[in-house]
Amino acid sequence: MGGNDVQTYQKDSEVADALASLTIKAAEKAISERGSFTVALAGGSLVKLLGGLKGKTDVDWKNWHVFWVDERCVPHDDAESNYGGAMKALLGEVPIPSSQLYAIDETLCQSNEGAAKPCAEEYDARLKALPSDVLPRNSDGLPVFDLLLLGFGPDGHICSLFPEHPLLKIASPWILPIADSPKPPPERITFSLPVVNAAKTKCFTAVGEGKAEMAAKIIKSDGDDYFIPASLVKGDIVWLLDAPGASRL
Ligand SMILES: O=C(O)[C@H](O)[C@@H](O)[C@H](O)[C@H](O)COP(=O)(O)O
Repeated sequence: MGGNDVQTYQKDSEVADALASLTIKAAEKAISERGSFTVALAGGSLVKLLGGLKGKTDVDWKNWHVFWVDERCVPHDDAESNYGGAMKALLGEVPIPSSQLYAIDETLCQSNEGAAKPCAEEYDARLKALPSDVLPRNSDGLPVFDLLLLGFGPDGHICSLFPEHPLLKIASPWILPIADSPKPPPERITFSLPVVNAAKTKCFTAVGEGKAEMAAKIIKSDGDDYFIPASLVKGDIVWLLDAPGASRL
């Protein structure tokens, strides 16, 4: 299987609702199959859409495990922290055990400079120590996350994998440091491209006119374009767009 399932909605609130339904459905399936659900989140504008999951009842939150596809190497209370943003938008208000929210080790990030390498090594080791009923591996030894909730930049970057960056070609370890991110802050950690592609389902959201042009390019792209990292994502991909985000399709 594989390919794009492109869903267009009128408003951003409907995209948030669709994101919530898709996530809850993926969670129910994973929990019924192996007792846990793994979801990894991007930062940026995706975070606001997570609010669609707030107040949902009948969700087995205690078996959710939440990761970040990329993170800026800053303390959790920094306005740039993806973990901090997700806590405010959703995670602070749902009963997922705190031990199942896999934030970076903020003690390694008191200064952004020099933080990416130790931070990536620590996160990589923590993920690799998880048992396979929580985080299964595929035949290549890569982790198989149930769901990635991804954003993309106007240049087509995903996670902290930027156009033509050498990190795009690095397969190991799972978690990579980047010290020269063109989007600030410069030091971050990111899932590798093979880890992204090993996930069961990848969901992209595109809300607002600003996303329209690149969303159309990514969806229509049929090849391995290292100028557009999002075009390198393969497998089962769900697109959730609002009307302005879909205006160039
Ligand atoms: O931490 C980050 O910077 C993100 O994870 C990043 O990859 C984000 O998803 C895109 O930059 C899109 O961000 P926007 O949706 O805010 O443009």
